[in-house]
Amino acid sequence: MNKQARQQQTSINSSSSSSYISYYIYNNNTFTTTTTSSRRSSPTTLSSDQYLRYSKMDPSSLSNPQDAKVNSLHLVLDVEFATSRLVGYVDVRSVLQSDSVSTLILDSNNLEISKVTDLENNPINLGAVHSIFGTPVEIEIAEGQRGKNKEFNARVYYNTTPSSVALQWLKPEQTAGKKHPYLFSQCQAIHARSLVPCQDSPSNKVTYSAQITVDSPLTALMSALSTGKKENGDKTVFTFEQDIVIPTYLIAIVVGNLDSRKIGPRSHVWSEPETVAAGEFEFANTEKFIAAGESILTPYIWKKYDVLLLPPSFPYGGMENPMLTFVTPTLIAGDRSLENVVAHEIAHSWCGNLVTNKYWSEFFLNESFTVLLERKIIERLTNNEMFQFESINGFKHLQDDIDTFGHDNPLTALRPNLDGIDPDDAFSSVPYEKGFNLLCYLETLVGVKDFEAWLKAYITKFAYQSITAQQMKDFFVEYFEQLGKKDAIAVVDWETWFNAPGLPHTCCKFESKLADTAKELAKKWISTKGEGFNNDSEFKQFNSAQIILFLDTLITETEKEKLSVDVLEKIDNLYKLSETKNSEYKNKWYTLCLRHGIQKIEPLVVKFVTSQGRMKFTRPLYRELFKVNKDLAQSTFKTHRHFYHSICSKMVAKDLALE
Ligand SMILES: CC/C=C\C/C=C\C[C@@H](O)/C=C/C=C/C=C\[C@@H](O)CCCC(=O)O
Ligand SMILES: [Zn+2]
Repeated sequence: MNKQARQQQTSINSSSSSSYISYYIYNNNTFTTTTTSSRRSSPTTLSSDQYLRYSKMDPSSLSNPQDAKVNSLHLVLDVEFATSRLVGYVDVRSVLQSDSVSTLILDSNNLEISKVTDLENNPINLGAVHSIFGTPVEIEIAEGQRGKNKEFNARVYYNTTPSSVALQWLKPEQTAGKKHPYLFSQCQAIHARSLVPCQDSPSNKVTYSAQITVDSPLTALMSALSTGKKENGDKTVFTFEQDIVIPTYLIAIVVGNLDSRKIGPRSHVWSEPETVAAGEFEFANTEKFIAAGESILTPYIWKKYDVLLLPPSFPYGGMENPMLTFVTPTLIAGDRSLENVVAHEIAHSWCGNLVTNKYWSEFFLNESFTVLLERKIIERLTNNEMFQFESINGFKHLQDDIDTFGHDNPLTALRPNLDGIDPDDAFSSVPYEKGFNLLCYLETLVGVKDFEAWLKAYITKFAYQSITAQQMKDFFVEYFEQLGKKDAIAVVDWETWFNAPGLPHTCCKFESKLADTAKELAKKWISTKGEGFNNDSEFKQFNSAQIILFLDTLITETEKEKLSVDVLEKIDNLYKLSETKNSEYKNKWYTLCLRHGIQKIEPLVVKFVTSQGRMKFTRPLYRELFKVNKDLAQSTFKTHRHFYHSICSKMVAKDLALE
């Protein structure tokens, strides 16, 4: 046997408690497998010492871009609906950062890795499993291949497993068309490692390309340009190219029976044929949003901006996957009233996708700038009133989340310590809204004109990079000192803004007459107990932000002194809230009713939380239901848990004390 023929590679069944290693022996162009339990000395669980050793740069990753920096990935994968697996390999190209580097470490989670090859026949060693961060894949670099600035390339053969968190596999009956299966991914924050072995840290940016084989007539799309489509028997092979560097959490894939409609010069909406017309109508303002973003910041660099309208279990409102934003169907209100989510995802084209948080603990760098730009885009297309109003509603959301987490909870700081913490557990509106308040505060200190010039300079300076909050702060201070505004910005207490838990210590004042009107109507209902209300004349003039604030005000203002069932029924009779199709109104109305013990709302709540899996709605509503009817909440979730994306079912299970 020559050297290549003796090639032995390992595969660890990491999901099994009694791990085994399969040795693949290459002979006569085939691989045979032998299994042993004696060759694996590493423990099955990563100790905290080992975790610290692996995660020394980024606490959310066990990989080592500081030693061997991965620059590109090439994925070659077959999409196997029958086994709910992606099967194939990834070519990983890295550059060694010093002479002493002897290992390339990738993140993986719930993957089965069968072998690693390179020209030098290097061995692979899978590390122990960490329950949150997965299994480090250590690839030894042969002595002859070591050396600063040398390229090191490896091919990792692997398959995903049904436990790969990034992926949700839908059966035909779970789709709108009921005929074809469907697959989609959600990689943010740390789930790309369950789709492909990679350095899954936002500190490291890569380009990627892919060749994806699917059953005909299904279509595959990725967060990349489509570069080809070839029929091959009963299969279709799609190729993709993303040549702009991105963090791995922006790798995305969808496979399904997909149709598209053009909605702008650089945009299509994609979805199952049954829903594409609704998407075409709802997201018709896409180009206006992109153009407004360009007028505020810099030219849009991502060549195209498509929107994918997903099946209802998609766990978020939207996900800013480059070139192909993923959105929930709960945005389909029929009147474009929830289109600000598209403006938000477009804003990520600059904030997050171009300038990226280096660590998840500084997620506010992505989200606060995005919320600010989203609101500036809406402002440019409407008026300042809408900017103010959305900021008021956002602050309410922040108050609710801080109440839920607890005002002293360290996770309510803008820069929480995420060592050993699952980013999904830390997720809240804090990075969005508290971060937005910081930026608004900074804007009031220096003035809108200069602040917007700084925003443009910030994006230009840090484009294509991953940065820290310290870099953002330093650039702000340096920029405004040079502009002669040293005194104006000297008052900023950065330490408190960044690290103190709870609500912002300095609050911006947002004012809107429309908001006042909505609050007044709610307060009038409370003070009069519904006396004198005979029609919906005031309510029917409200825009969606007003309806949300009206309901929010009823919720907060009746915390101590509840309304009677009769008053709530009168509100419902006049405003038809139980009949609404708008997901945001449902969320608020159902919360209000559950908090008032209106039992007849429970079937509607159950219907809503089992017909869509957007965590913004499912998590709080399950929690509310749990408070009033624990059995119903738990049994509903148990019956429907496989409907949800696994990120959502993981979080709801925790919320309902089922873990
Ligand atoms: C402070 C650090 C907290 C978290 C770290 C980062 C990511 C958290 C992870 O759970 C992923 C989040 C993905 C979010 C995607 C889209 C959101 O903007 C949607 C917001 C809610 C909604 O509208 O449904
Ligand atoms: Zn966002």
